[in-house]
Amino acid sequence: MDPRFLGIPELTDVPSVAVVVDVMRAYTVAAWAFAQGAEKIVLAESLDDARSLKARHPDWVTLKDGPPSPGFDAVNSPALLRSTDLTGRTVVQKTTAGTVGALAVKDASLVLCASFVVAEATARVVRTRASDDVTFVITGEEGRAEEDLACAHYIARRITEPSTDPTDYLERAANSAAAAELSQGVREGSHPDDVPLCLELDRFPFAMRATQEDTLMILRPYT
Ligand SMILES: O=C(O)[C@H](CS(=O)(=O)O)OP(=O)(O)O
Ligand SMILES: [Mg+2]
Repeated sequence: MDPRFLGIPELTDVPSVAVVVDVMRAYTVAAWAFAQGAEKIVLAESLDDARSLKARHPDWVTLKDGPPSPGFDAVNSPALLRSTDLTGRTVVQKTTAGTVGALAVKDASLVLCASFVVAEATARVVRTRASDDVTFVITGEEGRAEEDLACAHYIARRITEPSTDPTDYLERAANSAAAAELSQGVREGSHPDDVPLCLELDRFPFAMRATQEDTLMILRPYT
């Protein structure tokens, strides 16, 4: 396997297998939503799309990054979401980086959304697929977000070397600009436990696969 690591602006072709990485915080939050019972997550194209989905489906749970906002039920924080019962619910998620990255590769034959909390499960799916054409989408900072690069490098290595030591990769993420912003409360809609929760390696046993269903991009747990 010869993986590519590309930022969203660098995606010029349709990858075969795409692993979309957002450690802080979209795909840590998504994993927590499934752990809290959510049935599926709609990855919304825009804030307006999220609001109109909510208008058509009042029981759906809308979630966005940034501060609490009218029309949205939750913020993009794993710590704030972990006590919410989402049993059987549909979540609509719109964030600055993570959801945009998945929508940018929606025509790939396999789209996995990943973070450290689902690292081994994600690596296992790609390993089983045995594809040479694997593109990691580094969603943050136009492909330069250190927490996303560290997680992508770790998953890529773990695909072929399951016993890879995670220590250095987790340390890179812990020292990233995003971790500093979250720890210092610079990012609105956050909680002091967000960074530790984003660094919990293999917290969950499932991967997360996004597929197109009708006109929507839907994320579901995948094993
Ligand atoms: O909610 C987050 O941490 C970020 C916000 S931003 O990219 O720093 O503006 O969104 P995400 O898409 O989860 O990276
Ligand atoms: Mg991010």
